[in-house]
Amino acid sequence: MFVRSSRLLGRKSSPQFTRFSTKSRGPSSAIRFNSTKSTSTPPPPPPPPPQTGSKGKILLAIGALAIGSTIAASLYNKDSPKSAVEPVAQKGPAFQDGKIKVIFVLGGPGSGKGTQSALLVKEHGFVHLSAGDLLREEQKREGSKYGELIANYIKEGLIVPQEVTVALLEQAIKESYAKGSTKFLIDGFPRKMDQALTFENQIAKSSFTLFFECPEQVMLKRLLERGKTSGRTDDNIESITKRFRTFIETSMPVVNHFEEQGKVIKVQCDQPVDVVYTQVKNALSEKGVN
Ligand SMILES: Nc1ncnc2c1ncn2[C@@H]1O[C@H](COP(=O)(O)OP(=O)(O)OP(=O)(O)O)[C@@H](O)[C@H]1O
Ligand SMILES: O=c1ccn([C@@H]2O[C@H](COP(=O)(O)O)[C@@H](O)[C@H]2O)c(=O)[nH]1
Repeated sequence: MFVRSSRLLGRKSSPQFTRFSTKSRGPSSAIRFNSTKSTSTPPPPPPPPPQTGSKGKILLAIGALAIGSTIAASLYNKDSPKSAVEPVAQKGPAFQDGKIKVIFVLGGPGSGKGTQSALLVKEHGFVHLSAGDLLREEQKREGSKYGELIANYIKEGLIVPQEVTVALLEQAIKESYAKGSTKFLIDGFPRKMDQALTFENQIAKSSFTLFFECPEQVMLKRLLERGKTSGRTDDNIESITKRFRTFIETSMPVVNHFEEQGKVIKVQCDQPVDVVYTQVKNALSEKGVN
């Protein structure tokens, strides 16, 4: 099963998260959660788009804080006992004791994460959740409070504030779990240390990370080729350069963090798709995933 998109994070007209639905490659489904009427002050305005320069960085930081408090307020409204995600003094991740298996798939932009994940879905029955796809879907969703923000972060090759991405992933995982799925490939996430820590504290510990190593020149060539038809706003040389930089500066520390825990399997990706896939399958089988 491949879940590409999730609707979440409320509508422009409502400060509350009242409606959630998920589209999948299979029959589409919509899940309605309990609606909560807001009695509290309206949330802060949407954060400003990313900008360069120190003023831009300050605005970005304020934006990230604002988005965090907006989402936290929506999710953890004490007056709403029926809120979609209950306010919990959580003692550990929502999914403990191996209830679900989570494999992170990391690698530079264009290293082939999506391609290999799609193959694994076919043969191993994983649910494939691409954080980038979830964000793009939320960006396009009519009425999304965060559409503009997501669009700007993606074009700038920056990491969207974790609250948005973790909430999208959590919702998608819960929806799939409710339908009986327990094996998840989380593609392109976590891209930043805060995401890694929040996900593992709040949702589930990862079993391990598949890390796709690929020379930048190879990734660049692939992305420029993909850009001819993808319609992605970040498959152009300007955005790709920024994405490479973010990958090195912000995402590699996550890989290093899991490597220190002995939880990274490296795959060399500068090879034909089927050769890479053989490596991936061997790696999984070494970890007892068949
Ligand atoms: N082993 C490979 N050899 C040649 N081309 C490949 C290989 N793997 C993927 N590609 C192509 O490279 C492009 C990028 O692949 P893919 O979308 O899987 O990468 P990704 O890591 O998911 O990228 P992003 O993070 O930007 O979404 C696609 O057009 C894909 O068809
Ligand atoms: O956890 C995440 C994952 C992705 N993003 C943003 O999306 C784009 C595209 O991601 P792909 O995985 O290449 O589809 C990425 O450059 C980030 O801007 C994110 O913010 N957080």
